[in-house]
Amino acid sequence: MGADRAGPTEGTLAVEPVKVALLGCGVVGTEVARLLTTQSGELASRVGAPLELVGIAVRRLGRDRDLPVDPSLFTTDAEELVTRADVVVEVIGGIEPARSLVLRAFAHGASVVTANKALLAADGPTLYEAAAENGVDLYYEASVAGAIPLLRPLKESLAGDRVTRVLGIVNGTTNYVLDQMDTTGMGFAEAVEQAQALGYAEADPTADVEGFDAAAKAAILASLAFHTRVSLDDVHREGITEVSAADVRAAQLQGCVVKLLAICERGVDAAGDETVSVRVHPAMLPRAHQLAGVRGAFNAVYVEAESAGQLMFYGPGAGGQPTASAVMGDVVAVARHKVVGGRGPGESAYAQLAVQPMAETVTRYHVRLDVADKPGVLAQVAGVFAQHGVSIEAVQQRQVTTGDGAGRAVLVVVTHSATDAALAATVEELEDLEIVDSVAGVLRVEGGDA
Ligand SMILES: NC(=O)C1=CN([C@@H]2O[C@H](COP(=O)(O)OP(=O)(O)OC[C@H]3O[C@@H](n4cnc5c(N)ncnc54)[C@H](O)[C@@H]3O)[C@@H](O)[C@H]2O)C=CC1
Ligand SMILES: N[C@@H](CC=O)C(=O)O
Ligand code: NA
Repeated sequence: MGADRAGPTEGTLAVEPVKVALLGCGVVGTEVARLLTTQSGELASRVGAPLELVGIAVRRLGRDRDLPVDPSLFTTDAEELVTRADVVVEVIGGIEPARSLVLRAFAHGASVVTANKALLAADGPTLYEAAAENGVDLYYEASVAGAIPLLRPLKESLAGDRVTRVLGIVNGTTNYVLDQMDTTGMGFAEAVEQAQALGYAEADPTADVEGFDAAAKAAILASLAFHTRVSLDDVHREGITEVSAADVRAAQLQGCVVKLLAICERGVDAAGDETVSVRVHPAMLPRAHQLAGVRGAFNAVYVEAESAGQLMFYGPGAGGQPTASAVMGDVVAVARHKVVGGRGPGESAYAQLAVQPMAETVTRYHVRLDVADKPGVLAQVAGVFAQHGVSIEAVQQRQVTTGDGAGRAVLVVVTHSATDAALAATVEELEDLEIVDSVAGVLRVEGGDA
């Protein structure tokens, strides 16, 4: 970390400091505390007043934290701490006590900066309303795609445009795991352990690998993009725990890579009313697609808007330092409001579009079947797809050598666009066919048009 530099406008600073309380001193909190301390001169110049760190709430005192801060700032009494701050930075994570502490901070007139997507996706509207009632800010840039400036561009820069689609990789841990499986052949468990050690994973990595973290982020993105309240329960969620080494190899054979995608897009229901579709699931992407080249814990998000066209946001999506960068950007913004008055834009949920059921969502599929290798098999399988109105784009067959000498084969069917309901019904019927040993893998195929 570089030495602190005094800013150019130091002589014009407000005399009263803006008091900042930090809740949580883990992976992200440690880096926030470091930046608040080591960059205080420049931060003061940008805010127009000094930022005074008035306390750091931790679970246990007495740990050696290797931080250049006065040890007397550490406290286990977060409830008391939030009552004496102008700006509260919440990086504890989880729902409680984070939620109560944020509401308590608002009630005492403090603005809040949080990285907590789980809390925002679970109970965002309560928090936005409480912030508005108390005339304070709630900023959360770090909650989606770590360091990447994405939420403020959606909320402010694109406020005059009409966003039609947001498609991206928004979880660093799962991208790291899938990337390791693809490029080194590493096992799932070992890759998750590495992501934890690097500070990318949530306190409980289940939130990452089961897709909860990405789903929370998708809910936040869809809410902002479509001016509609979307909560975690509205998001169709599938994680990467079912993605096998065989799936990764099958994707490689197709010239594809498997990624966990968050997809938020406008649609239209049977009555012609506009809807939004919000989903998180693993999908095959052609290697030539820009998202396919996103490696390690990096994130990348496409935003498509009617006038702007296609925009791409790319950068570090996890880790202490990158996330602290986004937190600090918000701290400077809300602290400025404390100095000059006013608040930033609050929640915009005027559109209130209905959320489309996953069964109606349309995409392409890659279906891998273990079948008997004998005449008529292909026709029988194709017949089941046809019966459910799922049109086939390509079929590949590979013979498999078995110990018992029985003729078996792997059949790969790639479909044209079909609804999730039609594909599910097709798979169910395929599983009942005598000539099908198993439906070995089903992956959605995305990225034909981006
Ligand atoms: N690590 C990352 O890459 C990113 C994390 N985030 C979010 O940032 C938040 C923090 O994440 P991390 O720093 O990675 O987690 P962490 O688990 O490393 O840190 C959380 C800290 O809060 C402390 N804590 C828990 N309950 C407390 C309480 N009642 N009072 C005071 N301290 C308490 C824990 O002891 C721990 O040190 C979470 O909401 C997470 O989702 C967001 C973007 C990226
Ligand atoms: N656990 C998250 C951290 C950032 O939000 C991830 O892996 O992306
Ligand atoms: Na961000």
